[in-house]
Amino acid sequence: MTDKVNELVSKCLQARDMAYCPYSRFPVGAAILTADGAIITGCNVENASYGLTVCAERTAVQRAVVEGHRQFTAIAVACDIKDQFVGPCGACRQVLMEFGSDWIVYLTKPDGSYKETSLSELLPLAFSPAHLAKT
Ligand SMILES: O=c1ccn([C@H]2C[C@H](O)[C@@H](CO)O2)c(=O)[nH]1
Repeated sequence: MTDKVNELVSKCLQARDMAYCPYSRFPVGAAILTADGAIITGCNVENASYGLTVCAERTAVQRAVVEGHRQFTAIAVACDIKDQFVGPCGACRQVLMEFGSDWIVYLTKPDGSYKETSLSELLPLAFSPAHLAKT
């Protein structure tokens, strides 16, 4: 698993370098590990309207789904902040939750060091698809 985590972390940093962020100048990269071992990346893609900006994590999820993946193990995310580990925004946490609560999340610094956490820790008491089946 450590080799796979290193690959995931390195790919999320590479994806960050592809970010289209002329307005915020805040590049973000994400790399998703699928249950079958594939890695799908995403970066933030901004828009002049601002509100149509899509985060790196959601770009990666959408790409993964298009490529036929719906079962995920982990996601690594990185931005340019060097002195702290930065988590995904609330909207992205909810989008990840759509595909299960078992995600491992690697918060990655620019030097490749990372902190392991989980979606359950980042989004406690979450609303999830299972709730829709309970009414
Ligand atoms: O979890 C996050 C938080 C922010 N951003 C992007 C959106 C915007 O382009 C820039 C500044 O918010 O960072 C992400 O990609 N992921």
